[in-house]
Amino acid sequence: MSATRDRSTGVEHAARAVAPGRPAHPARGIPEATVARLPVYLRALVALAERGIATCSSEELAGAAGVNSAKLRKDLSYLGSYGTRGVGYDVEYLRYQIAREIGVTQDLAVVIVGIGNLGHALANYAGFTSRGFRIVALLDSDPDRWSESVGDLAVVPLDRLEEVVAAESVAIGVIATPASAAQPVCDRLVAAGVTSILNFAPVVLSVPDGVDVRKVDLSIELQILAYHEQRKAVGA
Ligand SMILES: NC(=O)c1ccc[n+]([C@@H]2O[C@H](COP(=O)([O-])OP(=O)(O)OC[C@H]3O[C@@H](n4cnc5c(N)ncnc54)[C@H](O)[C@@H]3O)[C@@H](O)[C@H]2O)c1
Repeated sequence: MSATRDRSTGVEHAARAVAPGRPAHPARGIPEATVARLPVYLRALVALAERGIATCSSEELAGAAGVNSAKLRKDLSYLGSYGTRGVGYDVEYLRYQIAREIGVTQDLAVVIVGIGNLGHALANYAGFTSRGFRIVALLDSDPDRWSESVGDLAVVPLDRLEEVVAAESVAIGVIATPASAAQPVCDRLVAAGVTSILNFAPVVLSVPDGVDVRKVDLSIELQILAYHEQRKAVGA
C-alpha cells in the first residue's frame, strides 16, 4: 500500500486506494496518472468548500491543485464531469464525485490514545472531519483524565480500547502518549485489529507486516527550517 507524505487527510487515504501495481479502475479505464491526481483535486476542493466557494472554473481549480487546466479537464472527463459552460464546476458535487471514485465517501474511524496536551489539541482539531476522518474515542490510562471531555467525546480508560476498536471498526490509531508507553499501546492497537498507526511519540515503533506506521516529528521540521535559516544568514 502506498504511503503519502501527510496522512492526516482524506486525500491521503485516497492515495492508499491506488497502490502501485494495482490498477485502481481497470474496468473503467481511468489512467493511473489521473487516479493519482484525483486526491490532489479533492484536497483543493475541500479547501475551496471550506472558504465557502460553491462553484469554480477549471482554471481556478487547476491553479489550486497546481496542474494545468487542460489536464484537469481531461482528468475530470474520465469521471463524466464536464462542468457547466459559463459557471464551471459545482464544488460540493465534484468533491462527492471524486471522493466516490477513490472510495473515501465513508469516514474512517480514528482513536487517539494519550489525551494530554497533544492529544487534546488533536482531538480539538475540527479539520479531520471535513477530510474524511471521524474521531470515535479518546483513551488514556490516567484515571484523573477520565472526568475530562474534548468536544462531545469523554476521555475513557485505556481498558476500553479493544471494545471501541471492534464496535467502531477503527482503522487508524493515533499515539500521543509518552515514548515509554508508545510501543505497548501500539501492540495493543494492532492486536485489536488497527492496521494504521500515526505516532507522535519520539520512538520508532515495531509493527507486523500489513500495518502502516507514520511518524510525525515537528522538531525535524524545525531543524529543516533552521538549516535554511543558517544558509540565508551565510548568504547575507
Ligand atoms: N511529534 C511531535 O512533533 C510532538 C510534539 C509534541 C509532543 N510530542 C510527543 O507526544 C507525546 C505526548 O506529549 P504531551 O505533551 O501531550 O504529553 P502529556 O504528558 O501532556 O500527555 C501524555 C498523555 O498520555 C497518557 N498516557 C501515559 N501512558 C499511557 C498509556 N500507556 N496509555 C494511554 N495513555 C497514556 C498520560 O496520562 C497523558 O494524559 C509525547 O511522547 C511527546 O514527546 C510529539
